[in-house]
Amino acid sequence: MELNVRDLSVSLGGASIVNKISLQVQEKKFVGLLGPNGCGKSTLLKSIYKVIKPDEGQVHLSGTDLLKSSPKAVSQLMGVVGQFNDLSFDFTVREMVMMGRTPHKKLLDADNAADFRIVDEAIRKVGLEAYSSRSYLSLSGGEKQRVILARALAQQPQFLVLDEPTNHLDVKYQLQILNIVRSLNIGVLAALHDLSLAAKYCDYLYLIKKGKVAARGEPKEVLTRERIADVFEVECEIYDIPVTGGLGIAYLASK
Ligand SMILES: Nc1ncnc2c1ncn2[C@@H]1O[C@H](COP(=O)(O)OP(=O)(O)OP(=O)(O)O)[C@@H](O)[C@H]1O
Repeated sequence: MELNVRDLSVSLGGASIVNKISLQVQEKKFVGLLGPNGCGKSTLLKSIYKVIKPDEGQVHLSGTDLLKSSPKAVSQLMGVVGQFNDLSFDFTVREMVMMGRTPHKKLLDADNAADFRIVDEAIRKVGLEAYSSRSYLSLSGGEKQRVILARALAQQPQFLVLDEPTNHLDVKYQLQILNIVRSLNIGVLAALHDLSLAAKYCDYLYLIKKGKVAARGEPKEVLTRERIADVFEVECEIYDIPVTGGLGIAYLASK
């Protein structure tokens, strides 16, 4: 599925937060959204997954006009891992992941063998088999994050939106989560803070500054020392990592 966002604008509390942003995620591509705290990444993502109503603009997922579709119809296509995932009520890990099946059910449909198989597979993928019966609220931040990803996997989405999915995770699980997401072979739009990880995993990047697209392109085109200095106000050097062939970023100081 292909995501097309056109001229999306959002204002909150009287201030313009997202200003005529257009972006595209082509079929099966992993696209990263980068930018400093408060530049509007989450607001943009929330208006794509219908938590915030934009002032204007269009959002299409292949043939579906998301802004005109019901939340249920959108959740049959799109999985979301948001930035904050706290709950007031407690559920077990398995119950949380089972919620990912809800978009595919009718009211009062019972969970069936296929649901249990899909849920178990999602829990296995994120390495939480031993935690299935644990209370969600008792988990660490990183474990919670993996449960939320498992819930999105159980949804069997055709497109994934992630808001800082590696938040709270140690380096092993940062890599694990991004490897899982890549291996799904579906379109992904993810807000990320770690520029080196974004360079390693993303096919294409959008760099956001004050609610506008400051740059877009492949990681090597976007992540230059000039752009990082301009957008993040940090001096750095960019280098090729000899062992991996990836892009290294050495931060020097803030401006
Ligand atoms: N309801 C609101 N009313 C007024 N301003 C808001 C509201 N919600 C968010 N904002 C402001 O909008 C701006 C963008 O917030 P957003 O959460 O989209 O940023 P972000 O790029 O995701 O940042 P971070 O990297 O810190 O998560 C921030 O300055 C924030 O304070």
